[in-house]
Amino acid sequence: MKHIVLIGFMGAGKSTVGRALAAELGRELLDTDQMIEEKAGCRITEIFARQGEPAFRRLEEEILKQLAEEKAPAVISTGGGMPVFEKNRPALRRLGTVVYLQVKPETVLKRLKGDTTRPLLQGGGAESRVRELLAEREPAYRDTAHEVVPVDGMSADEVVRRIKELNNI
Ligand SMILES: Nc1ncnc2c1ncn2[C@@H]1O[C@H](COP(=O)(O)OP(=O)(O)O)[C@@H](O)[C@H]1O
Ligand SMILES: O=C(O)C1=C[C@@H](OP(=O)(O)O)[C@@H](O)[C@H](O)C1
Ligand SMILES: [Mg+2]
Repeated sequence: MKHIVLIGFMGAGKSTVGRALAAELGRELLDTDQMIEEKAGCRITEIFARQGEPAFRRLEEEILKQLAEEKAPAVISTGGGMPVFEKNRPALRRLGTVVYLQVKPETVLKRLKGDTTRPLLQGGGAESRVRELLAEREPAYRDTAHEVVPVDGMSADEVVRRIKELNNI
């Protein structure tokens, strides 16, 4: 059992790259945000609005437990906050090879301009929020990752190629 697990900040391309990588490898894509939406029967924005972020984090923890039962090697795209809780980090690493898609704040802002699906970046002051949150989370991402792939200026296909190269697949 060796999943490939993608971690990193919002907008790093975890979902997009995960989809492409899974298709290329003929594996299933498991996107934790999608799994949470299916389980909760509503969108992530609604979970944040109605129940708050702590409830969302509890759902993430449950999904992580569920993922530990997955037998067939898959590609797993996580939500950007998954490694923030320290106890999630070893659990993520046990799933397989953890690849940190590292992105600069400028790239995040460019990619997520006008996006309404990420509750943590709504309202004013998105620019400073992205910079602060990214700086705050960087140690957690590094602490969790087996491999780091800087993705700025790369297409999703280039990122897929880089991940395959790094893992000899
Ligand atoms: N390598 C890339 N180059 C340009 N745009 C990208 C790239 N990867 C993702 N995107 C775009 O950035 C946005 C966020 O991507 P997404 O895969 O949802 O990121 P994440 O899951 O890490 O939050 C989407 O609009 C997606 O099409
Ligand atoms: O960084 C975060 O805390 C979050 C990232 C989102 O996923 P993406 O990283 O796929 O955008 C989603 O899980 C939720 O909005 C919270
Ligand atoms: Mg995503």
